[in-house]
Order: sequence, then C-alpha cells, then structure tokens
Amino acid sequence: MEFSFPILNANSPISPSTMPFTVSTHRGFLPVNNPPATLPPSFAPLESLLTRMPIVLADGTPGLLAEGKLGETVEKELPDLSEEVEKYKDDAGIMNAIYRDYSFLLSAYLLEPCHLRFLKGEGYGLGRQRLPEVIAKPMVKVSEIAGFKPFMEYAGSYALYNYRLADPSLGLTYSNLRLIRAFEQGLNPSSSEAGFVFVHIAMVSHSGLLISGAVQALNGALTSDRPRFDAGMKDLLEALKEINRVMDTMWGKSKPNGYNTFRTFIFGITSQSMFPEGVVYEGVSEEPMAFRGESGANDSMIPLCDNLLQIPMPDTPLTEILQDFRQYRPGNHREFLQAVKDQSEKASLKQFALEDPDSAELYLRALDYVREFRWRHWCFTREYILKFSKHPTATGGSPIVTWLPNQLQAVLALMIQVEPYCANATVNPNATADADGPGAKDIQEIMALVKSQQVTLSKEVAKYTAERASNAASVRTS
Ligand code: HEM
Repeated sequence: MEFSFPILNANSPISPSTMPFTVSTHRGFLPVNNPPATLPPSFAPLESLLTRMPIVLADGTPGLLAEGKLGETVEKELPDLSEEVEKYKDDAGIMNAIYRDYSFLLSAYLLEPCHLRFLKGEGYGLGRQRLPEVIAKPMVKVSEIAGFKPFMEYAGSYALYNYRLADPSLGLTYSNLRLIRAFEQGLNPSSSEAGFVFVHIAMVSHSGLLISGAVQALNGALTSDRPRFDAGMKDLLEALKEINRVMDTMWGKSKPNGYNTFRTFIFGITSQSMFPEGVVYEGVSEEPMAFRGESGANDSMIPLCDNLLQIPMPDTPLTEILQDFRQYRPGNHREFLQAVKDQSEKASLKQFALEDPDSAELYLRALDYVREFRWRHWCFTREYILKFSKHPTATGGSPIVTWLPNQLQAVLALMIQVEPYCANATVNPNATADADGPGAKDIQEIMALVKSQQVTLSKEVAKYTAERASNAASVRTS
C-alpha cells in the first residue's frame, strides 16, 4: 500500500477554508497562499498599536517598546475585539493573520520589562505575570480556531506567516521579501531581525522538493521498488543541499551581534526564569498557563528527515523536549510528520536502504546533510548566543548548551553504524551534488569529519557546561 496522506500540489483548488499550513509539493511547508499583511478594519486599534510598537519606527524615531510605553498604551487604548474574531472564522487566512498579530502584541506586552532591563545590562528579571483580558480573550479564541497554542509560534506567526512580497509579480525571492511585523527595527528589510526571519522563509521555500522526494522514497520502500526509492532519495538530497546552502547565508543576513536584542521578545513562558509561575490569561483562567517560545525547532523540515530516515534519538529528558516541540506546529504539518513516521516504520525504510550499497550510500548522504544542518546550528548557537548571553535556556525553553548536541550526537552515531553498508556502493556522488558541494565529498572524507565532530562537540559541551556552572556558582557566592 502506498503512502496515502493527502498532499496539495500547484493544481489543487484552494478555498478560504483551506488551512494556510497545508502541506504541498509546490509550497512545501510554507503557507499555501502568501499571508495577508493587513487585518479587517475593525482591528484598527490592534494595527495602530503594532505599527507604533517596534523599538525603532520606519521613520527612525523611537517606538513604544523603546520607551517602555507599550504596556500602559495597551491598557489605555485596546478594546476587547473577541466578538470581531468570530466574524472571520470561515476565512482561514485572515484567522491566521489575526493570530499572528495578537501573538506579536502578547509577546511584546509580557516581555517589555525584560527588554528594558536587558538594555541596561541587567539580567532579564521578571516579565509581566498577567496578560490583560483585551489580549488574552481574543488570542485564546483566535488560536483555537486557527489551530495554534495561544502564544507566538514559529510557523503560524513569527517566521513563516510574517512576510509579504514587495512586488508580487516577482514572486518569492529573498530580495523581494518584506516583514509584516517586527519587534526591533520596524520593517527595515536589511535589519538583523528581518534577515533572521527571511533566511528561514528562503530555506523553507525549498521544502516542496524535500516533501516530494521523501514521499517517493517512502513509496519506493513501501512497495520494495528500489529505483523509485533511490530516485526519491536523490530528490531529497538535492533539496537538502539547497536548504543548507541558504542556511549558510544567515551569517551575512543577520549578524551575531544583532541577534540578542530582538531575541528577548521571542522567548516563551515554559522553563523561563522570567515567568517562574507561568502567566495568568485574565478573563480566561486564573490558573497560570505556560507555552514554549518561538523556535526554529518547530520547523518541519528536519523532523521530516528524522521521521523518514528513522533517526533514533536517545532516551533522555532532552529528547522529551524534542517531542514536546512537535506540538508547536500547524495541525496539518503534525499529522503529515506522524504519517511519515508511521509509514517509514511500517516499510522499515532504514533496513530497506541498508540492504543495497547504493541505497545505503544515498541514505548516508541524507544523514550527512542532516548532520551538516545540525552542526551549523551548533555553530550558530555558539556564535549568536553563547558568546553574548549567560541565560541558560533557548527561546523554545531547551537547555542552551546540551540540547542541540543531544540530537547531533545521535546523527553522528548513526552515520558510523551505516558506513560499512556503503562499502561496495557505485553511486556517483557528483550525480547528486555540485562538484564542490558537500554531497560531492567521498565517504571517507565525510566519515573523517563525523569522527572529528564527535570529539569536538563533546569537548565544547564539556567546556561550556563547566564555564556556566562556575559562573552560576560565583553569582551565588558574590
Ligand atoms: C542565527 C540563527 C539561529 C540561531 C541562533 C538558532 C538557535 C536555535 C536554538 C538555540 C535552538 C534550540 C531550541 C530552542 O529554541 O529551545 C534551535 C533549534 C532549532 N532550530 Fe534554530 N537557530 C537559528 C536559525 C535557524 C534556522 C535558519 C532554521 C531553519 C529552519 C532553524 C531550525 C531549527 C531546528 C530544526 C531546530 C531543532 C534542531 C534539532 O532538532 O536538533 N534554526 N535553534
């Protein structure tokens, strides 16, 4: 039986009720239509606050967050628009845009005091512990309808639903992307915040081929059709190569020393010292609530590879966080990823790949791209975060030093197990990559890197863990 999960394509009819984040082979994990940039007129008070909110406004003057005036302005100006939300419930695109906009206001409101303290060189301290009814009620309502947690999410809000095209006729290219909402430098498309968001979008714009390749490989394994499996894997490699290439542009588009100022606003509540008891959503419940923050960890491309390639994760509390992250993504992405996991297990895809040396090599090369993605990530974390901040948890609430290495070491270990199965492979590496691309490396070269990264990573994790433990101890004794 073939993989039967419904996936849209360029010819599929899209109606107002189609959920924006429905998996497709032409848009991949991006929304099926570009996000609406403006809300219906009845949301004018929300629009007005969000336009005045960024630290630096479009004309260079300071916005509400720069002066610490957002909280009081919300309390003074914002009416409860919950009833308005209901009126647009049949338009999934508008619902998602309303969700995006309330989530920006919500995060800015809760984290404004932390931003002000951070600017003074102090720790984040406490955020606001109560969310006023005028944000809490419409946010809870819209997120129920749009299918998200009532807190800013990566796909539905900050990253993948936060762009418009400067010139719609030019399509989705990097230089044509503009932000809809921002915390820091208004909508300036060359700010570090804009670069951070746009690189995510540009990477995900290559996920259509990742999805079709994955489905073809899965169908090859399910029907024991090796040429089909190998063809799917080659498409998957092609897509991963491009995704990694775009990821590497992050260094230039979003500067390491520009990251920590807007980062304050994308933290969550779960596992964060700013919200030790959670946050009370007034008018919804007096019981405090907690949600994870916006994080690329909620992107669906790497989880698709993990599930398709059956990458085993260790049985650790860190892996439980990985599983928890998987709730924080659009419902259709979640269902698709689960279906891939189930079907890949049913087909014993890894076993099927290892039964043939050429398929095994394609499988190893796919793991190598996942390794490359996760290794670059570790480098991002070192250069953008560890060098600038002592805060122990990432925006999604995972431990900053140990969490990414948990998954990276799992990939490195699996590659070492898989290598012997490629011994007699006849795959021409250049058939799947440019001569100078990472896919062109021979297996010995790849494996030498894997072994050196295993050692380097362990040493770096030990070093950062020790440094941070001694910092924490000197703070306690001073
Ligand atoms: C300056 C750039 C970046 C930094 C500093 C960064 C930082 C982080 C951190 C600290 C985590 C840990 C999870 C948490 O938030 O609690 C994480 C996870 C993750 N991020 Fe990023 N990230 C960056 C760019 C990206 C980009 C462009 C993508 C593309 C989709 C991405 C995708 C992911 C994924 C998939 C994970 C989970 C990794 C895993 O499963 O091992 N990140 N990121």
